[in-house]
Amino acid sequence: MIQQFYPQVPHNFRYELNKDMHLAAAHFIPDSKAGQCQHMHGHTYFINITIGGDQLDELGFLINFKRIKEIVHKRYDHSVLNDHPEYKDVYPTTERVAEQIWTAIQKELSTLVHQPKCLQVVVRETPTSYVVYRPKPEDIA
Ligand SMILES: Nc1nc2c(c(=O)[nH]1)N=C([C@H](O)[C@H](O)COP(=O)(O)OP(=O)(O)OP(=O)(O)O)CN2
Ligand SMILES: [Zn+2]
Repeated sequence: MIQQFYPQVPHNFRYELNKDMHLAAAHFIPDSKAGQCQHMHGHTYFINITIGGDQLDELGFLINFKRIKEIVHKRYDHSVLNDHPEYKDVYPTTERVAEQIWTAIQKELSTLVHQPKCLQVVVRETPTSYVVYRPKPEDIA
């Protein structure tokens, strides 16, 4: 059972899919203002991804749950987030991690004819800290 609190995202889509996953990754925020976080350390990230849509594919899926996990987990599990090219110019803060996950998922959804949308990404970095990323309407128009 993944420990998670689920913020609701308002929408009018007929279907809403949620995928939970967790992954282990290390990171550091290389700025003295980040205090202890400037040193490499690890987290078990708990992630929830919300996808909405009005139409399903031929299997009756908005998107296969397994594909969502593949996009995120395969890329980041047991890695150092700072080593990924998307964090070359920005630090892998929880906010940026949530944003990058949204970008990767929405890129995949945009290739599907029935056009589901990624409505929300929740990333919990510690038992007491998490971020919710939601696109602006124009990002999923
Ligand atoms: N806005 C952000 N603030 C901080 C981030 C972040 O990504 N966005 N990250 C960190 C550190 O990486 C740290 O791992 C997490 O910090 P924090 O939640 O403060 O960790 P604690 O377990 O010490 O929390 P307590 O509630 O005090 O036990 C820091 N800030
Ligand atoms: Zn951290």
